[in-house]
Amino acid sequence: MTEQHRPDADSAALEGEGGYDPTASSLQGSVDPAVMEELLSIRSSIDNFDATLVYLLAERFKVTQRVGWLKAKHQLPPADPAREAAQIARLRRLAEEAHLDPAFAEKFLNFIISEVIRHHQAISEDHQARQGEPREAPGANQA
Ligand SMILES: C=C(O[C@@H]1C=C(C(=O)O)C=C[C@H]1O)C(=O)O
Repeated sequence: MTEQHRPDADSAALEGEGGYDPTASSLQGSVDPAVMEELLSIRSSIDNFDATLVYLLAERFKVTQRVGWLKAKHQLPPADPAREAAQIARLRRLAEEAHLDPAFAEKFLNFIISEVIRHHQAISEDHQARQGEPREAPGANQA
C-alpha cells in the first residue's frame, strides 16, 4: 500500500480538507483493488493540480481587482478588447507549444476575462454610487 493511501493518511486528509474524501468514487467496490489503487494514486496528482489552479486563480483575481479599482478611479472602461486579443493570441501560441488545445486555452481565458469584466463593472458602479454620497466630515469616525 502506498503512503498516501493508508486509511490513516486518508482520514487525516479528510480532517484537513473540510470533509473532502480523496477516495470518493462511483467505481468503489466494482473495480480490481490494484486498479483502484493506481487510479487513486493518479487522482492525488489531479487533486494537487486542482488546488494549485484555485490558488492561482485567486491570486489572479486579487490582481485584476486592483486593475478594477484603478479603472473605476480614472473612469476607464471595464473591458480592454485590444489587450484581450493580444493575450488570446499569446496564450494560443503558448498552448500550442505546451501541446494543449489552443481552442480550449482561448475558451478558458475568455471565461476568466468575462468574469473579471463583470467584477470591473460592479466596482465601477459601486465607485459611481459612492461619488454621489455626501462626503464624510473629517474626524467624523473618531470617538
Ligand atoms: C484586467 C484587465 O481588465 C480586463 C480583463 C482582462 C484579464 O482578465 O486579463 C484583460 C483585459 C480587460 O478586458 C485589464 O485591463 O488589464
